[in-house]
Amino acid sequence: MKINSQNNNENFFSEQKELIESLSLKIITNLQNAILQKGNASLIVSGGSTPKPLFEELSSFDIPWEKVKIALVDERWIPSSSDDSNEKLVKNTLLQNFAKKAQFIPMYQEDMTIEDSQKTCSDIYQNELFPFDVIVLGMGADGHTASIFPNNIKLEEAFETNESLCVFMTPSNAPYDRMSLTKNAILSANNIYLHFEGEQKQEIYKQVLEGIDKKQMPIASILNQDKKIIEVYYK
Ligand SMILES: O=C(O)[C@H](O)[C@@H](O)[C@H](O)[C@H](O)COP(=O)(O)O
Repeated sequence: MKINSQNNNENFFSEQKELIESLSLKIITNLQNAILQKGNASLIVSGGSTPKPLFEELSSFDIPWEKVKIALVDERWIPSSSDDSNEKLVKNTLLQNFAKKAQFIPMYQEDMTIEDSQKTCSDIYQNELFPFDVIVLGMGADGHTASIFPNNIKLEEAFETNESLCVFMTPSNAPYDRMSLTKNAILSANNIYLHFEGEQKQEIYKQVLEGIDKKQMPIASILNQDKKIIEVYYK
């Protein structure tokens, strides 16, 4: 049984190159439209290994990047000099070429504990980036998205809270404490993309559409809802 799959636009590709070209064009069009309508745009992206080619492609478009603020969907609580930092990834691959002119809003605060940073994160995202124009999500092989991890003690807060745009979490099966946008913060975005690649993740996606419990695979809270259409780009 498929649950609410009418709310997802599926874009399947057999070649990564075509996926990246198509997805980057959509994102660039969203950013240009936001700039035309209100003079600025926000682009909020995920980390991990999948989005690198997408970031490189996006950076090659000649648009008024100085009017674009770029930030993260989630961050590992480690200094931005670390190779596992999402901030480092974005700076090295997206804030390059034409996109060098964009302004990056960090999620990681080096002088604060993650507990103390949750409210600061929420305030910064509210003041600097809201309303969110474009969010690009990834998905882990355990069904996590952003840094909303399965069967976590803070899962209910991540799913339910409207008081904070950010939530911190300690994953049981992945390294580092993480800061993440909440489910409701993600679903507030005007354009929401999910990008994943590989057969293992295709299998996860299938299980999610068949109705798996969102506590077991948190990406289900994004895909199986009737508030927003999710654009799914996968291969
Ligand atoms: O910081 C992170 O790890 C993420 O933002 C996370 O949600 C990511 O999107 C998935 O874990 C997929 O990661 P891969 O692309 O590396 O498989």
